[in-house]
Amino acid sequence: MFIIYFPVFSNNRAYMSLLPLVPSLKPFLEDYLPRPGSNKPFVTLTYAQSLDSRIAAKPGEQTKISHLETKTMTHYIRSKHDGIMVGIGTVLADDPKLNCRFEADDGHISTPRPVILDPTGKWVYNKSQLRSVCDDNKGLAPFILIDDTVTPSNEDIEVIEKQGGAFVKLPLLSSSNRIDNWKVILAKLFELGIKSIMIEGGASIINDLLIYNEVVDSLIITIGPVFLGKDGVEVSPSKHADLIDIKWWQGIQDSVLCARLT
Ligand SMILES: NC(=O)c1ccc[n+]([C@@H]2O[C@H](COP(=O)([O-])OP(=O)(O)OC[C@H]3O[C@@H](n4cnc5c(N)ncnc54)[C@H](O)[C@@H]3O)[C@@H](O)[C@H]2O)c1
Ligand SMILES: Nc1nc(=O)c(N)c(NC[C@H](O)[C@H](O)[C@H](O)COP(=O)(O)O)[nH]1
Repeated sequence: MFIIYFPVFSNNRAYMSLLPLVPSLKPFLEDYLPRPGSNKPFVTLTYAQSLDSRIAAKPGEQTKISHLETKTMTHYIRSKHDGIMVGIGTVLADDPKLNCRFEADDGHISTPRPVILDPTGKWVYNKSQLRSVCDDNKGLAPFILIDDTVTPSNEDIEVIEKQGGAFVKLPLLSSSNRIDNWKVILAKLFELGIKSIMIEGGASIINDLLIYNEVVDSLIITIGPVFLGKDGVEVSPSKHADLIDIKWWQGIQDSVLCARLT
């Protein structure tokens, strides 16, 4: 786990926006959080969906689905992982911060390393919110996974390396099946010191991983009481997927499912 000690100021809006963690969530989540002892990163697949299994109202759009109390839960889960991964579709839609705003009881914030899956090198890092978050020392610089054939801009390489992140080249575009890439990706992340990773989406990654039980160790899904409709970004794997070790938690507004894939 990467530990960063942030000074906590009462006027720090980024941290003030989180509600306290509901105490029952800690024991509820405990069995689904990373455990040491494997030779690949522990993978937690986690996302928020509507009742009609949508994770955004439209492609390329960010949609708030979860309540503030489960937003705090998401940050608590982030604090338990070495890395947090999203795909380039999510980065372009959400311009995310991908840091951890959850403070442990002793005031420490344990923030994960952002990992962005961007095989064709679409992201302009310099102009992103994450770049500012890192400039302000409120998160770690990303590892950006690109195909071997992609050459990032000199400007992006310079900023990322100065901040402690990296472009990581992998053979991502040569495999005939995207699912085959996961073994390569996870082996590389393990080598880079990421022993646990929380994968937050988006839809294309979730749909692939829901049928890839060798990769996913835990599944944590927040369900918000809303229908986002047919234009929404759907989560639905290409084939039947069964779950085991199922547990439910109910909050003010959302329900949370913890499970494992069979
Ligand atoms: N509600 C939630 O919890 C949640 C979470 C994350 C994202 N989202 C939403 O999801 C939407 C984005 O989803 P999306 O499906 O368009 O994009 P995505 O984030 O899943 O990224 C897709 C891209 O990632 C790359 N990729 C995925 N799997 C790969 C693999 N195995 N190997 C190599 N490259 C791979 C490809 O370039 C692909 O085009 C946005 O609207 C975002 O707001 C919602
Ligand atoms: N838990 C949750 N509830 C939601 O309603 C929602 N839309 C997301 N979306 C997940 C997505 O991966 C990230 O939340 C965004 O990409 C923003 O990330 P930041 O908070 O800026 O770090 N996640």
